[in-house]
Parts: sequence; C-alpha cells; structure tokens
Amino acid sequence: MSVPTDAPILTSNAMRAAEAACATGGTPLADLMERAGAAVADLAWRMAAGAPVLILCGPGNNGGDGYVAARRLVERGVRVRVAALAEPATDLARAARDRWTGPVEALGDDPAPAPLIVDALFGVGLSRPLAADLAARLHRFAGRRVIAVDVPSGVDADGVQDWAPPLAADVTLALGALKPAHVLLPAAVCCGRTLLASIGIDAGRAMRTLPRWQGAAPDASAHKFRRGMLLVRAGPMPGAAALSAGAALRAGAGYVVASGARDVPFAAIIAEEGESYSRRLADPRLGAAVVGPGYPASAALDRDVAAALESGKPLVLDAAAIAAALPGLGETSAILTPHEGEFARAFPGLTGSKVDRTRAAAKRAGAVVIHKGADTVIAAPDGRIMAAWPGSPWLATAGTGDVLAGACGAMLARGDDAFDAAVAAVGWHILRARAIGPGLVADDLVKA
Ligand SMILES: NC(=O)C1=CN([C@@H]2O[C@H](COP(=O)(O)OP(=O)(O)OC[C@H]3O[C@@H](n4cnc5c(N)ncnc54)[C@H](OP(=O)(O)O)[C@@H]3O)[C@@H](O)[C@H]2O)[C@@H](O)CC1
Ligand SMILES: [K+]
Repeated sequence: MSVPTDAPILTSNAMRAAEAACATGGTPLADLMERAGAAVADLAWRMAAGAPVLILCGPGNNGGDGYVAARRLVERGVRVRVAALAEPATDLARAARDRWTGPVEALGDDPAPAPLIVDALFGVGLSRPLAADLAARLHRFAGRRVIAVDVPSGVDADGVQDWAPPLAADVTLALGALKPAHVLLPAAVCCGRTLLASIGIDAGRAMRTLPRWQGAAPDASAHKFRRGMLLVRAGPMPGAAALSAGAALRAGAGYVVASGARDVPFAAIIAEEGESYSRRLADPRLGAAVVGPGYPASAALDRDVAAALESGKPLVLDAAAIAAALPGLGETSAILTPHEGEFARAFPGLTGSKVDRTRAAAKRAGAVVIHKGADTVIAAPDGRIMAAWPGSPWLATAGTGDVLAGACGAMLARGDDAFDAAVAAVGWHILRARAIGPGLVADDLVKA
C-alpha cells in the first residue's frame, strides 16, 4: 500500500470545480477523458504484460475512461474484452463508447474473467452503495489482478461513508488528483498501490499527502539554544515524558528539559524534580513546551496546562491536556495530538470524513490538529491539510504517541510554523518507524 508523496487531494466537489475550470480555460472535458483513458491503458499494458484484459464499464464518465482505455489498448495490440453494466448515461461516455469498435458484452451473472481486470464501473459519481447482486458478480473476480480507475468501484471517494468495494484493487490510478478515499480508512487499504495521473488538472496545494521527510542538517553556526530549547512536563507516569524528551533530542532539539521526570533515556536531557516548572516556562530561550504525555486529567494537570498557556510559549498538547487547554487556548501557537477517542471528546458534534472533521477541529481550536491513527490527518486553522497514509502499522503500540509529541516539540522549539512543525514531526516518526520495521517498540524510535 502506498500513495504518491506530496500529491494533491481533492474532494469530488472540488474535482468537479477543477474540471470546470479546465473547460473554461480551453481544455474540453473530452480531452481530459482521453488523457485519463490513455493513462489507464498505459498502466494496464504494463501490468498485463501481454495477457488479455477485461474492462468493466459503468454508465458514467468512469465507464467513459474504460472505453477510451479499451481503444488505446487494442491500438497497442492487447486482447481486450469490454463488459458494460448499462448503456452510457453521459454525452462524454457515449462519445467514448461510440469510438470503441469492438464488441460490448453485458456484465451478466457469470462473467468470464481475464488475468487483468480494469474496474471502470464507478468513480467519484457513486451516490449509494452498490447493489448486492452487482457486488456478488464482482466477487467472482476476486483473486485476479485488478486496476481500479480513479477509485475502486463502491467506495465513497470523499471518505465520508465507509462503504466497502466488492473488488479490492492491486493498483488504483487516481485521475486529476487523489481523493480522500485514497488516504483514509477503510477505503485506503482497498486501493492497493495508488498512482496518480494528473491529466492536466490544476489541483492547488491546500490538501496534500505527506512530503518525503528530509531532515535538514543544522546550519554551520547553530548552537544548542538556536536549535531549539524544549520543556517537557511529566505527570504521574513519567516514563511517557521521558520518551517525549528523548524523541525531541533525536528529532533535533538542541536542549531538552524534562520537568518532573527522573529516568530519562539520555544523560543530555536535564531531568529536574521540584518546583522549577514555572521558572523554566519563563526562560526567554525556551522555544516550546510539551504537556500531556503520561498525564491523566486532574487538578494538577489543569494547573500545569494553565501555567503553560500563561507563558505564551508555543505548545504541544497531548492526551488529557488537549481538553484541559481548549477553553483557554486563545491565540497560543499550538499543536494538538489527539487519537480518535481523545478527538471525539475534545471536538464533539463534528461530522463528515476524517479530513472534514480534522479541518473543522483545527478551525474551532485555532490550532494545528494531528488526528492520529493509521490514517493520520494534520490540519491547520487556515485550511491546510496533510494526509499521512500509509504510516507504519508498527506504530500501533504503546508510547509512540509520546514520541510523536516530543518530535512535535522539537520542531516547534526551533521556530517552525506549527503546521510545518507537525508535518515534519509526523514525517520523522513514520520514517523512523519504517526504518525499524517489525517488532518496533516506542523506545526504539528514540534509541535506535
Ligand atoms: N475529474 C476529472 O477531471 C475527470 C474525471 N473523469 C472520470 O469521471 C468519473 C466521474 O464520472 P461521473 O461523475 O459521471 O460519475 P461515475 O462515477 O462514472 O458514476 C455516475 C453514474 O453511476 C450511477 N450510479 C451512482 N451510484 C450508483 C450505484 N450505487 N449503483 C448504480 N449506479 C450508480 C449514476 O447514476 P444515478 O446516481 O444518477 O442513478 C451515474 O450514472 C471520475 O471518477 C473519473 O473516472 C475522467 O473521465 C476525466 C476527467
Ligand atoms: K472505478
């Protein structure tokens, strides 16, 4: 499973607007469909490696792409069958159908398979779940190699509904831009490897996939305070704060103080017990503070969060500290790192896809939100969105959230914009997890 890095993502409405803008700009929609079909044909030609191909065409423009691909494949000498679910229902799809001169089978009850199936039944126009009888017909192709055109038919491209597609894809070719379904569970796993054919659409940069993480080396004149001084506050489970502090050092912070922690992973971390927390918060060299790892809701947490807010420093707020801080967050530059349960408690009443909900939460809080999970989404209050699918399945283990909070702190402490800091921290976290791989425990992310 993979998606292209730093690639645009559009909802189906935004996709239609981008299409319309293309048409207004002088590129007829038929040209877009021709480019889409050609890209599908090119991929199918490579994947088929000489074997026959069966193209399943739906009634809309997704089916239109299928007819174009069929014509292009035959031009390249591939044996192609086309099976249609219904007559084309759009002018564009009809025109594409008319230019396909081969036979069109009905997609009946017992369709003969082929080594490679191209699923061009439904794309962003799906408006309801697939009928059970169609799903049963498609199940018969299970085990064949499948290319999904734009999205696997049956998934909600916007990622709002969790409809399951009957036929998961080996490769999904997204057209124009990725859609939320390519980067959100449960649909993302059904897409297999997602590729993008940009087909000349201007998709903008507001919503994207994570860029490849490139840790810039500190500049030659860097010293420890310029690289960022971070304060991590420990609660009743100080091991969590120790992980955060260790991660912050690993992620590039120059100087890390763990207030209230005893056993820290590196001698370079200043572990302080006693009453120095407020004094440390007032240190003019301090770049950022982390509160929340290993710190359940309590009066003590409320006091520590209030002191952190009072300091005016950029903050990373994790776990119970998120709900504790929200009422007083104001203009504070902050990164909030909730997992699904914490998100639901901190931001009740939000609807839509994980992208929609995270965007709304960031706006409501006036802070950057990292909505953690296997399909992590990062949102800024100004509408920027970054999707981190696929992360690493090995990150689903205790303590990795504490590590992420520390990495966020390191990036914030060096003066990054909060969204850029969150993106860099998530990228760093995933890259390290992938490098370690099977059997990862959170300590490895810090120590390895
Ligand atoms: N974006 C771009 O730039 C480009 C986009 N292109 C392509 O166009 C695709 C979008 O095309 P699209 O809008 O025509 O919708 P599409 O997904 O083919 O389906 C709509 C049809 O399905 C029907 N229908 C819906 N649900 C159903 C159900 N459960 N069961 C049965 N029927 C159902 C629906 O009928 P209705 O809902 O009215 O009953 C309608 O007839 C896009 O994904 C990409 O592949 C490229 O060609 C070029 C450039
Ligand atoms: K499809």
